[in-house]
Amino acid sequence: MCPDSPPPQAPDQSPPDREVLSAGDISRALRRIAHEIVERNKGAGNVVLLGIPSRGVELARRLGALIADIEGSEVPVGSLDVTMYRDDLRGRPTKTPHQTHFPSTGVDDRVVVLVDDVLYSGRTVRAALDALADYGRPRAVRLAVLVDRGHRELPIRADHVGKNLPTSHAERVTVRLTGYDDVDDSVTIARAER
Ligand SMILES: O=P(O)(O)OC[C@H]1O[C@H](OP(=O)(O)OP(=O)(O)O)[C@H](O)[C@@H]1O
Ligand SMILES: O=c1cc[nH]c(=O)[nH]1
Repeated sequence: MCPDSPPPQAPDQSPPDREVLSAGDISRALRRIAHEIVERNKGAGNVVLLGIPSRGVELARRLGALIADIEGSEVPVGSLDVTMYRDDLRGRPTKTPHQTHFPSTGVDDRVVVLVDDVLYSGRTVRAALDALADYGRPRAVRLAVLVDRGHRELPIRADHVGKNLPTSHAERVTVRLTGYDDVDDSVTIARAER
């Protein structure tokens, strides 16, 4: 072997990402959740959708469009950044806060549906509840997620779930959404990097 040539690379042993939801699965799950929200609230007249950045915002926008299709009228959609309300700020890499945008209806006396892509420990949702309390007093707060992967650390559950996905702590669920990621929609699962 030439003394200057690089050492041979060990073959990559990590298992590939496994797709657990295709674009079609995601679209069907969101349509079902939109119908659930309308049914549960006997319409959507009082509903406000708030997406949790980052991908929850795109999901809330899609749910808003689906509900508008079903009901024939617009649903207020906004975003709620939770960065500064987290209880694990010190243990996480610093993140730039996203925008919070509230629809002009506000949230007082409304049914707020928080929307996120993945529900795991529940700490993001806890932070969202704290953040929301700074903006008003909804009549009720509900939670819609595309994937519930279990392993809750707090007494939080979702009202609307696209897919319950049994996972181990050693795995990472990745949601990709056209409109945010510039690739086709998918949910994949892989071993988390250590
Ligand atoms: O229930 P939890 O344990 O809080 O985990 C769920 C959260 O984790 C992910 O966000 P992440 O912080 O990775 O940021 P991202 O939305 O920018 O991907 C995901 O989008 C959820 O918001
Ligand atoms: O697997 C996980 C855990 C937290 N957040 C995600 O988006 N995926």
